[in-house]
Amino acid sequence: KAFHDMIGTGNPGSLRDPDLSPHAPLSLQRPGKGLESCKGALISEYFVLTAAHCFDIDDQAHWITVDVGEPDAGVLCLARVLWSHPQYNIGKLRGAGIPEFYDYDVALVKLTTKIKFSFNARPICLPCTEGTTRALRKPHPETTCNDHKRLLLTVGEVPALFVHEGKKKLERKHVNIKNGVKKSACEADAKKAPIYANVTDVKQVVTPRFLCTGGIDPVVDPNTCKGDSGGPLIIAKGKRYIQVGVISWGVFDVCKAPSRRAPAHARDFHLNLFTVLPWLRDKLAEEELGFI
Ligand SMILES: CO[C@H]1CCN(Cc2c(C)cc(C)c3[nH]ccc23)[C@H](CO)C1
Repeated sequence: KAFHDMIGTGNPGSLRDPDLSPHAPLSLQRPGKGLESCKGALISEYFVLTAAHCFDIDDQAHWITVDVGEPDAGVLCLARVLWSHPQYNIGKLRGAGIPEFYDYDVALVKLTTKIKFSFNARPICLPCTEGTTRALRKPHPETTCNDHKRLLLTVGEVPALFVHEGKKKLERKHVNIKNGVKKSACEADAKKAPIYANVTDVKQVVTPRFLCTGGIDPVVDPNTCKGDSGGPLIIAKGKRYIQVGVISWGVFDVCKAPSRRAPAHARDFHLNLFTVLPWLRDKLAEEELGFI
């Protein structure tokens, strides 16, 4: 246990830990502008899964570089294609006085080079694929996509984790997905976000696409920072990591606040991958991920 929580000690000289090798920092260099960064997860030899809000409508794929941690890759991997979910539209509710709307906040970045999987670069499992059936130690082909959803997103508090890039090393942040009686309280705290203060019905901004973590009930959950955007929300099954969400937005950016003590209403919202499966299947059809 102790070892597994001391990330990056497994192989000195590298930030990568076998479990964390799908961690893929993305950088976006818009000509003449500053460098923006987000996180992503390696999901196949060519694709990184991230958040759509990491990009602007006119961002070009070739401005994106991805660090998949392949030690002998030398250069960062370049992106060739950028696909944001077609229903993502951050300005959709501006007319209703809601400046940012994060529904369907998911995107796929296709790399120009095929990633050679290794100790430092290994893909994370996606729901409703054969890899996840194996990770769940269930029989194939009897196990269905609904079985995955039932086994992974159980009703109640679901232990999960996300990876935060600390000063020197990657840190595992253990959270609970509020997927039962605590779900509505979790979602209600979205209204504590500055820009959602005058939202009448929280369901306007917390749509069915989100998983909710954070808060202090049943325990104090760590919170995400803006820089964690696009990273995976992970459920660990044995030694395998299954991605069930994409870090989308939070009520409070703990990395920006000097106190860094998050209030009880600090909640985080993650795009639930089970709600965008048709889009994933379509875009990843050639990746031989074995969607079931
Ligand atoms: C609804 O209003 C809020 C939306 C997003 N928030 C920024 C933000 C983004 C964009 C992404 C992730 C992962 C964040 N984790 C914590 C904050 C945070 C700011 C508050 O800081 C305003």
